[in-house]
Amino acid sequence: MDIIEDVLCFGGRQLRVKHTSESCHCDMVFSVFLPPQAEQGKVPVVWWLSGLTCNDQNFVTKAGAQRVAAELGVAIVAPDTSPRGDGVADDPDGAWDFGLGAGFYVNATQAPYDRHYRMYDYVQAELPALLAKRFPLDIERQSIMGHSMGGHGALTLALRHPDQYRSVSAFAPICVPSQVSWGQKAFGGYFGGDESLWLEHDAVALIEKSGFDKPILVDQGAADSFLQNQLKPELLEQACERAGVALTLNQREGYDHSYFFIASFIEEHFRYHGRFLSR
Ligand SMILES: N[C@@H](CCC(=O)N[C@@H](CS)C(=O)NCC(=O)O)C(=O)O
Repeated sequence: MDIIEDVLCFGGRQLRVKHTSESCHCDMVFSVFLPPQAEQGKVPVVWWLSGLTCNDQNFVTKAGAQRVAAELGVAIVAPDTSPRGDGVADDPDGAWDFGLGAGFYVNATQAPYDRHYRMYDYVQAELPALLAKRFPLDIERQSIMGHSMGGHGALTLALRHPDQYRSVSAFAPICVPSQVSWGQKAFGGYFGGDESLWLEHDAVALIEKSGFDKPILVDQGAADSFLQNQLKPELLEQACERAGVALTLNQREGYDHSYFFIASFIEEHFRYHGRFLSR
């Protein structure tokens, strides 16, 4: 494991780390922000899962979350969005919505993606274990959030591991991947035609099947160009209503899909998670 960047930020350390991933069978880079409180003892962790085309840096450089994380004393871990490197299969046409930068936080079962595209295991199991060993993090206190494809990742991981994550939130999540073209392309490529696997990674299907005993916080820009075709928060809202899940869906007039939207509301999400993460 190599620390390839170490920069002071709001009294904490913004690190970039390169390591060889056992899950993904390749070198991976992730970012971790350690708040000043990490000098004194272990701090809780908020996971940030990014969207299509991102790597570990988009959130770190654009969301402006370090100030509130430093105040609250929480670490932020931002993984990459896919495996990378020579020999990692990409979309056959080099498209931006599948393959590199678009791992969808699943373990692929279909060749040629099944060897490296194991982002689910990487985020849910491998990284927490590595982080607990190498950094002053209290891995018993984790919360998870993400954007777009990463919002899908955050919701599905939290729904499938309710004991691992104390709270979950999302910005503009892909709520029903099995019913929209981004998700259908990804799941078709990573899982093939086995629809039962698709539904295990679909937030709405998971809520319909098993409910959820925690609240969910979602912010959605009303001027997001992907809102109607790819994100469909209204289906999440209906599923939560039917299942009795406490969803707070903040519709933000005029905001788009970008990090300008995320930066505008990130503090609220951190304060929300902070309440679940304080002892
Ligand atoms: N690929 C399209 C859109 C991709 C996109 O909007 N990606 C979102 C996540 S779904 C993102 O966070 N992009 C990186 C950024 O804004 O820093 C483009 O680049 O125009």
